[in-house]
Amino acid sequence: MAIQDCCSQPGLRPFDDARADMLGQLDVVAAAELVPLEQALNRVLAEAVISPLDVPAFANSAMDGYALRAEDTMTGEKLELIGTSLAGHPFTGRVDAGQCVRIMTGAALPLGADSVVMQENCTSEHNRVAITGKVEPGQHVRQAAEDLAQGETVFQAGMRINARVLSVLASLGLEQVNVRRPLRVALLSTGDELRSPGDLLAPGEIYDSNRIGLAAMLTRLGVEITDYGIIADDPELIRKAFLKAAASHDALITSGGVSVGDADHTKVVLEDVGRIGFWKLAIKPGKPFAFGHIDRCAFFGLPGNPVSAAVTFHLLVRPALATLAGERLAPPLTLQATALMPFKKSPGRMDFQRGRVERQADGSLGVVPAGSQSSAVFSAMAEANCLLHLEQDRGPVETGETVTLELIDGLYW
Ligand SMILES: Nc1nc2c(c(=O)[nH]1)N[C@H]1C(S)=C(S)[C@@H](COP(=O)(O)OP(=O)(O)OC[C@H]3O[C@@H](n4cnc5c(N)ncnc54)[C@H](O)[C@@H]3O)O[C@H]1N2
Ligand code: MOO
Repeated sequence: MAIQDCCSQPGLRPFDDARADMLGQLDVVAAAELVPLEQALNRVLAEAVISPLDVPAFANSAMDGYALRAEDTMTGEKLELIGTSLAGHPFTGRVDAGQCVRIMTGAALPLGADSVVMQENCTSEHNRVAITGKVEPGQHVRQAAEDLAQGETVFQAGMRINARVLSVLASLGLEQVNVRRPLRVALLSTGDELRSPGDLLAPGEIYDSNRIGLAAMLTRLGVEITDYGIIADDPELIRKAFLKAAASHDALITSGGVSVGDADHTKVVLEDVGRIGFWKLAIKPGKPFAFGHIDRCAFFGLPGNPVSAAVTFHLLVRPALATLAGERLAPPLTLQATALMPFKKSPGRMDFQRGRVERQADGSLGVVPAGSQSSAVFSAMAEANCLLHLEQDRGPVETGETVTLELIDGLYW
């Protein structure tokens, strides 16, 4: 019989169920605003973008060479060169039978021409051009609207604007774009033991590493952060900080104090000043994660253990912020890999172990643990390039088994 996870308890909420419940309790809160394209990076589209024009707006050449009628090349006769079409300076005449026009990449295809021959396949002398080889009608021509057609929906509302999206918006000639305002997120750490990097540590104290890591992830997500620093393990101070932050933010993210210790006040204060959506999930790391609201402000109580804080941010806070921001977030792309070493696992909680996945000599993907799986050992998190998704009820992973994972390299963390 499989050994039950020592730290799980009956009644812990399964991950998928809790996540869906949480997202169901959240609405879009970020209002729409028009911003210049230069300020639109990382913002979320508030409405669909419909193309105001054809891209490209005119048929043009994909090569430097000669524009001509494909049928005129069947006989092998030389063609009469009648002009030049440069990018930005179209040839204004017409290509008739037996004629051609010198053309550069991006230049408009002259009227009458239907194809382009690259100059490497042509010889030109005294305004007579000889073509070698066969010419297919339409070759090396970029047709009008080949990329996007006027009236076409280019992006749906909810798209996050990255550098690629930004370039497409610019190709449509848009000067401004209708986006959601950035979310306002308050961040704080709780714990008497916490000091800021640079401070001297007294016995029993540690550096606050969660807040700077969480702030970095939030920055990459384009939110406006208010940093409330470190709050001592004093219910009254925590209460005041929660109420102050909740009054002017869309979301409040805390770390620490959500478990059941004598100095764990976060969840108790949340119950007092707001309402709890849920607390305690069947996940590892991150079991005591708390979700709720203080008035209209969404509340995310991350566990203090650094790995638990980072992983629950990714699994739960990231999709929640997407909902608040009106962003359509695709589920993480998961891959299958072969375990090259055993992974310890007890039934009871879904386990997001930190791994390093690499391409093997035979082309397959192999994964090993990225180091200690303790939720207090963050250095392994920094080594990891993937999170394994190990099902709640399964036991250990043997070498050679296929496991599911998601890549974390290149994300906001
Ligand atoms: N009797 C039980 N004890 C614990 C349980 C349980 O179910 N029953 N759950 C364990 C699990 S799982 C976790 S995760 C932790 C979470 O505890 P808290 O959220 O209450 O966090 P703290 O006790 O405040 O801190 C835990 C750990 O993390 C360090 N920490 C806290 N904040 C920071 C920070 N900002 N930067 C770096 N490190 C931080 C803190 O010093 C502690 O070592 O509870 C277990 N206990
Ligand atoms: O198992 Mo706790 O959930 O993150 O250390």
